[in-house]
Amino acid sequence: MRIAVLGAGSMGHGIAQVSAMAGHDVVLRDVESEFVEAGLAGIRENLQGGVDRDKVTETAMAETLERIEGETDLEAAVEAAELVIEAVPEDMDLKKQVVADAEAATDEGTIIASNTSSLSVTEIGSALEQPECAVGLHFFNPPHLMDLVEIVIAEQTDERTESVAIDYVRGLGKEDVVVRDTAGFASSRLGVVTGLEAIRMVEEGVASPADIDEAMRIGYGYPMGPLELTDHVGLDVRLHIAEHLRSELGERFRPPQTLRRKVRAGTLGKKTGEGFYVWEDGERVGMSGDWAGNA
Ligand SMILES: NC(=O)c1ccc[n+]([C@@H]2O[C@H](COP(=O)([O-])OP(=O)(O)OC[C@H]3O[C@@H](n4cnc5c(N)ncnc54)[C@H](O)[C@@H]3O)[C@@H](O)[C@H]2O)c1
Repeated sequence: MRIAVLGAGSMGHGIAQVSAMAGHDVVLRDVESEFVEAGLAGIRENLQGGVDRDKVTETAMAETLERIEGETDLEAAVEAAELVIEAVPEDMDLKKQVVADAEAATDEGTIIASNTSSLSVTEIGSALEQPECAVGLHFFNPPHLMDLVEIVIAEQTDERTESVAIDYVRGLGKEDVVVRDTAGFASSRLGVVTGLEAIRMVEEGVASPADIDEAMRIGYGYPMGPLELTDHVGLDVRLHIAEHLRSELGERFRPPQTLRRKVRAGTLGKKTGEGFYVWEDGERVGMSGDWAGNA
């Protein structure tokens, strides 16, 4: 299939990579050539990492890179595409504009997918002349390592679009779950609940962040505890999502005061060196606040 990926940032370049690895011809489009180049460099780096770890052969790397073209011109990027996947910043007006412009430059029937993590795919699709071709493809970060893709079915998505989306995701060798277009889909909604409750438990002094995380890691088989994950995602990002879910789904998503306080203080997690843990050179070296000094 010919696929256009719009936005060459964190997600877009990864989506382009996994698509090309599955044998699709991919055009990766961004607004400036330096962003396109950065995306292509990211793909080369990911593939080289795979080669170094014996996960990807030199031949597969070369063939994958051959299937990906960089582009800044929208019309050239989406021309003849059967599937367009937008991965531009999380802004409703921008996404509506991007999908409408893409649709106008493609053939009738081209599937237009959004990688939004929280916005309504139904609303994004409302910007299309053929909203039945809209679908959500919620990849996880980083796309080349994460196995799950949520397929988000908007109010207008038709059966053909759904089945193309499912075939595409399975063809990537990923696992799909099909969810209705509701706030937080399946994964964020449950993930955020656990994260917020873990923060409330720290506030109430139930246990230290490390012990709460260990309980979920060892007791429930989570690959990473909810507080450590919050530090990875970014406390500001978590707060923003919680506020969105609260407005859509109710008070059970009310962000705890500790989360607001830490965001105001600029302790945003791993990226700033401190969240619920203290981080040095990307490694967890201790806990924050009242628990400081404990590993
Ligand atoms: N980062 C994550 O962990 C993650 C996970 C799942 C889903 N998402 C979703 O993926 C989308 C992209 O997120 P990201 O983290 O990759 O963002 P990012 O900021 O890393 O990349 C966005 C890219 O889009 C480009 N862009 C802006 N306007 C454009 C246009 N009109 N046409 C083409 N490109 C344009 C920007 O220049 C930038 O390179 C968002 O909707 C986000 O919610 C992100």
